[in-house]
Amino acid sequence: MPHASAILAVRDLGKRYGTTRAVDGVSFEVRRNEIVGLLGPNGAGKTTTINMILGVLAPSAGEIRIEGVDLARERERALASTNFAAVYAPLPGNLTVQQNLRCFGLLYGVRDLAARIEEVLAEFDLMRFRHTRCGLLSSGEQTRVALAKAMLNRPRLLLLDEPTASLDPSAAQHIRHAIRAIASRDTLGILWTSHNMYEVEAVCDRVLFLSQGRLLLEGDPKTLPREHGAPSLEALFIRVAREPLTFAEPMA
Ligand SMILES: Nc1ncnc2c1ncn2[C@@H]1O[C@H](COP(=O)(O)OP(=O)(O)OP(=O)(O)O)[C@@H](O)[C@H]1O
Repeated sequence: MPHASAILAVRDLGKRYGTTRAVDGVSFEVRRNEIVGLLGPNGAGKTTTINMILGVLAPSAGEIRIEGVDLARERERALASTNFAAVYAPLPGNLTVQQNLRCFGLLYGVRDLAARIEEVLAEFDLMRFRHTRCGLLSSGEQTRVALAKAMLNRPRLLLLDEPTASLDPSAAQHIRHAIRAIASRDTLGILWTSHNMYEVEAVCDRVLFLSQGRLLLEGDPKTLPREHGAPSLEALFIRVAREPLTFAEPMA
């Protein structure tokens, strides 16, 4: 049974491409007010997992529940409380910030959209860019617009695929603070992928290590390295990536 505060519950999730098991029997939860890091080397199955949770890809096996709603059976209801931001999915660059927020707000069916747009513009410090075309903004500014768009429908589950990739350290820190503030204030859960272990340690309450489609380790990023005799999260990551079989015992 999922924990009572689980926003996302994934059970025995699998995805095959021919003979490739991109995701293989993965189970985990994301709870309210929690930021969970989804880690793993290139090709581990992170994007495939996220795309299944977003309903973009159909799983070959397993179950995904968002706030208890089965995604396979009640797709629209499950996805109504979900949103997503990723650097590889930029907003249309020929539309202004305000036009983009309006288009997505209409797509999501946001009530009192004009007022909600003002709220997210203020929250992500975007007032002065409202009439600027998104394509003209810097990477950091575009990330803030992507987050503003992702918060428009007040999601309970927020999926962030490398939200700070391509940002300078100062812009990345601003984004991390903004996301931490959202997670502690709103009753939402966040699933976050990143290859930056410093960032993961600073932001995530819990991490999941995927390798070759399987979930090998799970725990607190601050204590997990010590528990496995590694000097840092980065050193642990490298070990899990290079020697996955050492960690392949079934998890308790
Ligand atoms: N459409 C597809 N057809 C065949 N194989 C695929 C397809 N999509 C992904 N794969 C394979 O599934 C595995 C997992 O890929 P996925 O993109 O989920 O990894 P990832 O952890 O997100 O990697 P990265 O960190 O590089 O983004 C890889 O071996 C990849 O080659």
